[in-house]
Amino acid sequence: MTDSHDELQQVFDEADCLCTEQEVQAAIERMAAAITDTLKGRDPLLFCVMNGGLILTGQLLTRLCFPLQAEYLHATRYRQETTGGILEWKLRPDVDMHGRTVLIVDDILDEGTTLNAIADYCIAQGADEVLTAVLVDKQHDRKARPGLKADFTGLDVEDRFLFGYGMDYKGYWRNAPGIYAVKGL
Ligand SMILES: O=P(O)(O)OC[C@H]1O[C@H](OP(=O)(O)OP(=O)(O)O)[C@H](O)[C@@H]1O
Ligand code: HPA
Repeated sequence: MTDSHDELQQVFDEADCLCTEQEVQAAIERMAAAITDTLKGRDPLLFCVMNGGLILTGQLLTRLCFPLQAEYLHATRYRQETTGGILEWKLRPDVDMHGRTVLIVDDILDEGTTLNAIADYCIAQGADEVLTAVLVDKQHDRKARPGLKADFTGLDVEDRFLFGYGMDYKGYWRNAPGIYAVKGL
């Protein structure tokens, strides 16, 4: 059942702010500089992973001042839940990836199942190389592969259920202007 407006407001009011908007903005600046260093001159094809990757992608794009193509794809495995299930492709990209350097941009690397599956798909579609960028890497030992990391990470964050800057709690609060942890989760 959908939580009421008051319950959703209470989730925000009671949440712990783990990273302020300023901290997130500084992290995005650092990511943009690192991505520019690595990918400038390589004509990359960037994919925003909808829905969570929307805000990071938008805020990165205008800081990446070199020729690139930006597209999107949609894969989901949490839906309205706080634990992940089977990855469902809602929209596979319809772009020729042969020989391209691909950059996948998402909000969070949690267990890493989503990014792994997307990277595998891009390689199977002929991409030469796939790099990944996430705003948040959740710190725990449940990664799909031990030691799994994105190529570009904004912030390491503790093992709580997060929302804000693209991450949702039951479909809400992607718009929260910082990184928050739900009380008790
Ligand atoms: O590393 P993992 O454990 O695979 O989790 C990370 C994925 O989970 C979230 O997506 P979700 O399935 O919630 O869809 P959404 O982007 O629409 O929120 C998030 O945006 C990542 O894509
Ligand atoms: O902590 C999280 N919050 C929101 N979405 C997520 N998808 C994976 N982990 C999370």
